[in-house]
Amino acid sequence: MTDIDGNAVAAEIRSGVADCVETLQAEGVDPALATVLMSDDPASETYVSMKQNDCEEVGMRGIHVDVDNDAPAEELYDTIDDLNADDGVHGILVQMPVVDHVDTRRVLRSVNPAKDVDGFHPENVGRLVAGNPRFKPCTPHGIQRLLASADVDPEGKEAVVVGRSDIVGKPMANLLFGRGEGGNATTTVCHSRTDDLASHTRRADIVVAAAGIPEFITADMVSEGATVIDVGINRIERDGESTLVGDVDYDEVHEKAGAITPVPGGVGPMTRAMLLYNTVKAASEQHGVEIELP
Ligand SMILES: Nc1nc(=O)c2c([nH]1)NC[C@@H]1CN(c3ccc(C(=O)N[C@@H](CCC(=O)O)C(=O)O)cc3)C=[N+]21
Repeated sequence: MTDIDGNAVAAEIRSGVADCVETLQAEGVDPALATVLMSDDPASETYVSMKQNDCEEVGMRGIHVDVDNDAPAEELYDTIDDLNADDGVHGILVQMPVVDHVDTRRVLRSVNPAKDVDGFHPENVGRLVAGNPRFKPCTPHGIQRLLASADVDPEGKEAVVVGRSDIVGKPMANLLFGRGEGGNATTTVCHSRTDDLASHTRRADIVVAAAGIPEFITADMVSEGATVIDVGINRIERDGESTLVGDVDYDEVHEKAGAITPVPGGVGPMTRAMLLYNTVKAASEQHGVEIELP
């Protein structure tokens, strides 16, 4: 029924981040986010430029490094080393996926954990799982904020995460069942190979759809009044036109759900806002300057 407005909540976060940028700058710290792109995925360039625009909006320095897709993998590893060594760079994001001849795991463990604003470094993954996160991964963190904005407290509720990716499904489940604000849910992780998926999702008060399959979650799979969070961003052809759809069949499900996130304008803008959040947090911690995070 109710749309959860990701653009509006993200704008509030950005405004709070802009205040943090000012505080840091007044203390002589000019927070900076570096994005690195070595990818042949057509959407990646758009996403990276959106992230750079976001930096500009909050008054943060944005640095972008393009590594030639045909360059040897070493060039990407060297780029990361240089950014790690640069005290003027506080956050580093290597856009995923990287080209095939690069070892993704090596990339993830190469980023200095203190600058790992994605939260993908094994040390930061370990800290999240241990219940002591340094950087909460941007998409699941953004989803926690969206739930709070809709006055949905997961505590004691049944949450079902559909999808088990390292970027969304796994950290989302950890945050939902973990202790603390936005957690304490009874959490089930399902995926595309779950038998009788609908029997699980129908029991859920909160469904997080992150399987990467267009319109996978249909109305018969959700209970009346459930909160439905759509993480999918799928570009498909429909009626001869290219359109963006989520992992949820929105037209069907929004009649039945209590609250639902649209695509676009739901989770996506929040992912980008929490990246800015993590970057000012990184700058604050690297320089020992206190800020009031939004
Ligand atoms: N190291 C790394 N970190 C990431 O966070 C990361 C990544 N790699 N690789 C790809 C995915 C994807 N992702 C998106 C974030 C925001 C939107 C977004 O803002 N979408 C808008 C508009 C989308 C459009 O119009 O195409 C919306 O949903 O409203 C989309 C996609 C971050 N990712």
